[in-house]
Amino acid sequence: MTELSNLILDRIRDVPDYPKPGVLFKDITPLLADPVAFAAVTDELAGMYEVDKIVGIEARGFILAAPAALRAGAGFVPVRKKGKLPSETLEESYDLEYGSAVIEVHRDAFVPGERVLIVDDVLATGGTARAAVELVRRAGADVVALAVLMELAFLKGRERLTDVEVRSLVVV
Ligand SMILES: O=P(O)(O)OC[C@H]1O[C@H](OP(=O)(O)OP(=O)(O)O)[C@H](O)[C@@H]1O
Ligand SMILES: Nc1ncnc2[nH]cnc12
Repeated sequence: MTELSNLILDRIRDVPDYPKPGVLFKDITPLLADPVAFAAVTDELAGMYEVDKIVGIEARGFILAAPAALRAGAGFVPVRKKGKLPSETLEESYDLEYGSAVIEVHRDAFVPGERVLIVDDVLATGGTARAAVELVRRAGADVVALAVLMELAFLKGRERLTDVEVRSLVVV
């Protein structure tokens, strides 16, 4: 176990039965409130790959992806829940651990072939990440990897992402 993974595990709070009975919610707000932990995580994400753009998935993905993009000297691209992006979009529907949703990206968010890292906080069932990978590819970019702060291995999200490099800072 590395120092960074110990720090992350120490700063993520388990909240039982949120947002639904039976879900153990991984709350990253204690980590975000600690400037040392927050900087360590965003530095780690920023240093993983040479990319043109870092994509963040609304909403918690934004919090990690935007500072990582700045630190990496990459552009930031938001993947948003349906209805929030103002220009022409591509969309994907998906199921996640506790519901279902539709996400979108601007059609012109990438120059064709741009190298992209997708960032989110939690990989659970992989529904969200799968949809984000599809969207970014449909928009013409090259998905170099998906990086998450925490992977919930028992939900087997990785099995839906066998065609993508997946990096998790911690696996539980
Ligand atoms: O692997 P999955 O089962 O798809 O779940 C993972 C997703 O669920 C959470 O997002 P949520 O939709 O709750 O949005 P939020 O970031 O706005 O809280 C989390 O931030 C991931 O995006
Ligand atoms: N258990 C969980 N905790 C936090 N975010 C999640 N997204 C999907 N499942 C989650």
